[in-house]
Amino acid sequence: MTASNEAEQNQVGTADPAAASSEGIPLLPQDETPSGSTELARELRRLRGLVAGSVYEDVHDAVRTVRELADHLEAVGKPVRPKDYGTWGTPEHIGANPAIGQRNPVSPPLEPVVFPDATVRADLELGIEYQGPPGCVHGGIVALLFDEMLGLANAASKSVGMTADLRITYSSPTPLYAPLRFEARQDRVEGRKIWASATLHAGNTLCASAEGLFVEPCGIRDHERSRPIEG
Ligand SMILES: CCCCCCCCCCCC(=O)SCCNC(=O)CCNC(=O)[C@H](O)C(C)(C)COP(=O)(O)OP(=O)(O)OC[C@H]1O[C@@H](n2cnc3c(N)ncnc32)[C@H](O)[C@@H]1OP(=O)(O)O
Repeated sequence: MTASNEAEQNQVGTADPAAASSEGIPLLPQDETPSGSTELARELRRLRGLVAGSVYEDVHDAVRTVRELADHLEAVGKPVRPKDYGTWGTPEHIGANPAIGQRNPVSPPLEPVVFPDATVRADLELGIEYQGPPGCVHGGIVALLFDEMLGLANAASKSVGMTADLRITYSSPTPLYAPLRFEARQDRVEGRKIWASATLHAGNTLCASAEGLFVEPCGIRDHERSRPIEG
């Protein structure tokens, strides 16, 4: 495989929907043997849940340990800045994403798969660190994940755009610690305008649905159409 082919393989959203099985195929590069920042982010996700979901009598030692860890990471890390990406959809770019980024402890992360009709699906459970009302997922988190799923559905259909309008109908509370399923698809494209829609179910219960209008930026190049555009 040439370097450019390899780089292309690693792009986000380049999975071929026609090759998808009934289970779908991963839309994002999978880190099968987590290491480095991915592994670190996994442990930090555990910490987020523990800190958000518990009270502790004495955390002085924990604070010192975490502060020392943060000081260490700050000293040894090499920052990855947006101007260094060169293009959208590279692992460096996507890794920081708050919905799908494997090295971002804030992301659940979503692990979307794509089907032959270019529908994008993600199954997940959300814990206490995503809570809004007691026992329920925060509505803003639902909006974040919808925005990402709609963007991914556009990417699966080889078009990208900035979110211009995002409408969400919350039909039923979204439970924490329950299997959730997002499904998104691109509906139509007119010039630079792209419409996409999505649903969120907990079992057979429709929790929320979304409709988004995306606008393709002027001057986008053909080879960038299967890559993400994010704010
Ligand atoms: C590969 C892996 C993937 C991975 C995929 C990852 C997905 C990531 C998803 C996250 C996406 C984001 O968070 S994006 C970040 C959040 N969004 C933003 O920050 C966008 C901020 N807004 C803007 O930058 C701008 O307003 C734009 C780009 C949306 C539009 O500006 P523009 O390019 O100058 O276009 P403009 O001429 O105004 O409008 C073009 C047409 O769209 C219509 N239009 C524009 N805005 C609206 C609107 N809000 N509601 C209705 N219609 C609108 C206009 O009427 C016009 O229609 P007509 O006259 O032609 O009929």
